[in-house]
Amino acid sequence: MKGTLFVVSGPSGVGKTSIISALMNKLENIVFSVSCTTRPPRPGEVDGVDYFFVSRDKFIEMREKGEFLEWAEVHGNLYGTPKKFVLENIEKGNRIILDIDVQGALQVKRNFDDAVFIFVAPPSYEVLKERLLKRGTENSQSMLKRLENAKWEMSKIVEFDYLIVNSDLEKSILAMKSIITAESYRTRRILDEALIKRLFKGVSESETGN
Ligand SMILES: Nc1nc2c(ncn2[C@@H]2O[C@H](COP(=O)(O)OP(=O)(O)O)[C@@H](O)[C@H]2O)c(=O)[nH]1
Ligand SMILES: Nc1ncnc2c1ncn2[C@@H]1O[C@H](COP(=O)(O)OP(=O)(O)O)[C@@H](O)[C@H]1O
Repeated sequence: MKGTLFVVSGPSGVGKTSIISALMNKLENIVFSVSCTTRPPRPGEVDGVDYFFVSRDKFIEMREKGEFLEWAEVHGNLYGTPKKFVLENIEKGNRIILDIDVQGALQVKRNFDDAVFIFVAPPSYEVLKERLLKRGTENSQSMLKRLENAKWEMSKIVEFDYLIVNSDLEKSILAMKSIITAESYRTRRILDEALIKRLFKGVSESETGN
């Protein structure tokens, strides 16, 4: 069975990282796709864990070599999903989580018709503002960019398969876990000739009427 791509998008500060990181040790066969970015690391962020922090020149070189599955410029920085990691994990049958912006999600949608798209929305614009302020990672210019971009991102919700309004963090974690779990029971993902034969092993043709 091939793996599945789960694409998680939503405005900056809505809680995507919080939800995803809480889930990573709650599910099996799940991996997080670490993106490359030209954004400088925030205090506490670790290279290779949160992101691969690269220079703009390096990013452009990688992009030209076709190393990204998708990429986008977000709030003035470049972000891209390393292609090799994702393709290898699809082959291994893993569930791969991508935390990427809406532009990137729409690119993935054009190339992976089997991927699952999840949008995380804030309960209100005011709450989003509060969360960004409280996180304390942005200066006022960067805050404004993020809030402005949020309006455009919210207008693309209809492109997504699932919508989680992140009011209560624990409930949102449970919602994301349920979505990921339910997707692995889809017949189109798991049903093939071999499975049908195995399920009906030992049943004679006369019993099935064939
Ligand atoms: N297209 C794309 N977007 C990404 C990628 N990695 C992260 N992002 C998005 O870039 C935006 C900014 O991320 P970040 O700088 O970590 O800020 P934060 O969202 O406020 O924590 C978010 O919407 C991320 O989902 C990527 O590989 N590709
Ligand atoms: N449901 C929630 N209620 C209150 N605060 C939250 C909730 N979800 C996340 N947060 C907080 O909001 C801030 C932004 O969350 P984060 O996960 O960094 O968002 P994103 O990855 O979408 O940018 C963090 O300080 C986080 O602790």
